[in-house]
Amino acid sequence: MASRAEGAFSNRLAVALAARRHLCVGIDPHAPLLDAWGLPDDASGAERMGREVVAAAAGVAACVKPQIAFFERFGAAGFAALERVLADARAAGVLVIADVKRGDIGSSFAAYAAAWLTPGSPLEADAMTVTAYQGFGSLSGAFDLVRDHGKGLFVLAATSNPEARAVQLARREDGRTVAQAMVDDALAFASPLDRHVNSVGVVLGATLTLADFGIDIELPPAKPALPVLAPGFGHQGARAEDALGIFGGLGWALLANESRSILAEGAPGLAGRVRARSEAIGEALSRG
Ligand SMILES: O=C(O)c1cc(=O)[nH]c(=O)n1[C@@H]1O[C@H](COP(=O)(O)O)[C@@H](O)[C@H]1O
Repeated sequence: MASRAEGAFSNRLAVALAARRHLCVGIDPHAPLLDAWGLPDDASGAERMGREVVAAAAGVAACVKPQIAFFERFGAAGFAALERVLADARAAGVLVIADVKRGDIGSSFAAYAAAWLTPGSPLEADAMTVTAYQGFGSLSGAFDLVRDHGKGLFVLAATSNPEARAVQLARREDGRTVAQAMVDDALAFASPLDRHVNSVGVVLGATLTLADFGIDIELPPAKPALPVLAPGFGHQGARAEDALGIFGGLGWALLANESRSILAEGAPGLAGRVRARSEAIGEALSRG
């Protein structure tokens, strides 16, 4: 049986990264995508797409990232569908980052963390996306789940959407940008389970460079390395071959997310597309 440390998200992620698996396949069952797959725009369609993505990602991509919004729109049936997608992922050993972008005052945030990260919870994932707009300390309700149960967090720092800049580039009283402070807080988090990769990482969109966000990270990156979830590849315009230029030394622990660009062509050929995108980003980052 895997030890607690071996089973931790951070260490399972490190194994995938060492095997040059950097692709995070998004599970975003948009209505037009379900249509392209010949699936109904309902919970059963979202479930079918999710389970097929999990099967295609197993052993090929680093992780999958279900976007809760596309399941939540179907209410209780959508949540039940997502539970079955998550169960498939657990059974197949596929790492899951639940893209839920939760944030609230500490006690309420703790309940969100319990929902998504407690072992045995129906919605259990390996990691979740979070917002620290209420302060990094408001996330502390998840820290025991991270340190004791090997779960992971990805804190929004510099997101891929252009509207974000006014907030994320704002300077705090200490002169740092908000984005930089999120990166610093994530880097400062330590879990005794972490060996090569930190349990707490950040979301940095691939549509801009670190310099655009005033982010300065001392390289080589601190050990354990900061995991970076980087949406913006594919549909939003970033290209695998540009990954090193965008993320520099952070590339070792980079998770390049692609959703629509992989899903848009329908179910036929999905496994081949996942493999091709995974190889492309793996090769691009290995040049660093
Ligand atoms: O946290 C995220 O995943 C996220 C952050 C961000 O800055 N930009 C961003 O696009 N995302 C998510 O990443 C996915 C991108 O999907 P595609 O543009 O189709 O590849 C969506 O699920 C977004 O909600």
